[in-house]
Amino acid sequence: MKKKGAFARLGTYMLRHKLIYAVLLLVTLFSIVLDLTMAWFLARITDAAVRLDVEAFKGLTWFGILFLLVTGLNTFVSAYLKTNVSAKIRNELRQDMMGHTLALPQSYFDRNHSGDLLSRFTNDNQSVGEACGQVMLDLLRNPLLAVASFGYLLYINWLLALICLSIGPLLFLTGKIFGNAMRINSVRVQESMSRTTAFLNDILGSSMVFKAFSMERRLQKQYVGYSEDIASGEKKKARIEGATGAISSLLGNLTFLLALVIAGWFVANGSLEVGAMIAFIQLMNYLVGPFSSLPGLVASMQQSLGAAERIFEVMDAPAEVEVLPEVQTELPGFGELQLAEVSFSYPGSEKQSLNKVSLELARGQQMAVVGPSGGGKSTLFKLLLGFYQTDAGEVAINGRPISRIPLAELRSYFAYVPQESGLYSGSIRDNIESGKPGASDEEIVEALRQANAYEFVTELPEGIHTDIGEHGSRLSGGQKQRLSIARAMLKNAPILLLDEATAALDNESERMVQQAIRKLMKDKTTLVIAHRLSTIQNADVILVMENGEIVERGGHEELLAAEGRYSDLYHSQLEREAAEEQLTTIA
Ligand SMILES: Nc1ncnc2c1ncn2[C@@H]1O[C@H](COP(=O)(O)OP(=O)(O)OP(=O)(O)O)[C@@H](O)[C@H]1O
Repeated sequence: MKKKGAFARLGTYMLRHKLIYAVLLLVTLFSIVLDLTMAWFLARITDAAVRLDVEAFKGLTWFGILFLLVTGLNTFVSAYLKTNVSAKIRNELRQDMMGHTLALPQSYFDRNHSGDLLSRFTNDNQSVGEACGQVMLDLLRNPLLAVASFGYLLYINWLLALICLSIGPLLFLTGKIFGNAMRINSVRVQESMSRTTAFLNDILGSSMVFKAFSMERRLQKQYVGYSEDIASGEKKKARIEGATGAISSLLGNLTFLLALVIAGWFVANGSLEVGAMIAFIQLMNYLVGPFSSLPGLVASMQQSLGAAERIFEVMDAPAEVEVLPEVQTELPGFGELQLAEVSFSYPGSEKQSLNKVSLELARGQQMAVVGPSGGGKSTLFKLLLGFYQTDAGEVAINGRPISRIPLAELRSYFAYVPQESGLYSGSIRDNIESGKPGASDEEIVEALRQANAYEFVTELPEGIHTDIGEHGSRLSGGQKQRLSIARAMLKNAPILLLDEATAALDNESERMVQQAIRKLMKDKTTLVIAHRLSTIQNADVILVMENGEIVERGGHEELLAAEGRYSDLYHSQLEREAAEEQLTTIA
């Protein structure tokens, strides 16, 4: 998308506030009138003083007081409306971006770093807000003020005005050179900030890992690199701004002296009044200012449009749903789930993660999927939940291909218990309630009881209202798993997708979790990814997946008797568990 496109898109947001912009336009034009009035006032009051005209001086003093009040009021309205409109637009952009981000498919999140997205929500949003307020109005005001001042200068003394104007191009050139440098540098700073946000997002979310692996020094060194990069960009910014300021002020002072000398000469030979000379000097300031600040403002605008592009890039990424799905309160009826010759590769990957997978899961059946890591077990779940589309073959529920089932309806068939418990900051109640929005306290408590979680919840200081921290960091692994099970219990969907956690729990915790899982699975159609083969011996069907294919299927006894892949996996796991038990006993 070109910057022009970004500008037009921003324009649609600005148009929603046309009334504020109309008032801002009036206020801005009025501020120019006030500036010119200031020059006129200085001329009049100086002339009154030179002529010792006390009456005129008194009148002008009252005018000056009124003028100051009006100017103050105008400045207040202008500043308030600029900040206000920019905050409104930033707020709308944030909300639209969030709405779209939530509708993006899983493949988008696979491709893009969450830290980069975060930076678009924060840094870029801030930068766009500036463009819609202060920067845009200054871009309008400055040239208008320069033209109006030049008109007034011409009116006072055309020859003097033309002489002074000759310095304008020099000022403009200086501004342009520094403006370009400023723009290039600010893009660099913005990129460094985005990289740093992504890095922080990664490490601050995994404090236990960096502590356990003693990564602190390495991370500190890495962060120092990122931080130095931002600091060096900001140092360069200070140098450029310093140089721009110095040269602008040098040229400004030069213009002032030039105006003073030439206007003084005109006063000396009687062709200009002293008051007009004072007005002239004031107007010169109004003319010089815009020339030097304009390129800097254009650079800021370009930078903000770059930020707008990054925001619209997210909003233009194809979404998987047009409207965010409503939670279906009525549970759908379920007969059977069928996969016919399903093949799938992740977007951008050459490797086939699923290869001609076929299976049938009937109502009330319990199916377990086992197999080595990377075999395709989780991928199977992701396709069922509609996170990705199949490349070939078909997934159907009750004979209906899932590609034709609306996403909200499709997801209402499943209660999902992920390997990582998938809890978020907030209270236990908030987390469990996501299983059934609007659930009563009694329903929440019942789900917690069923999931063997109620006891530990009552021991927490605020019961179900206790905040569990980021991703449930204030709870133990087993407690988190039981809350995740309670959430699925409350959803009570017809098919349970259970990705058994690999993390080892102590015996008591393991027993509680297993008990909760058994209750959850009771009378349900279930598809379980099992890592501990001891837990699935009663499953109706066990599938063994390897390299994206189902290499074996059957009941536990049947597969053991076949002495194939399942039997190997089973015996090697028994040996491992026996060895672990021995180690524990010795310890
Ligand atoms: N988002 C992704 N993009 C590209 N390839 C992926 C992605 N997720 C998984 N894969 C690949 O797909 C294959 C199957 O992965 P999958 O996660 O389904 O295995 P799994 O059987 O669930 O493994 P585990 O038991 O370790 O969880 C692997 O080769 C993996 O590298």
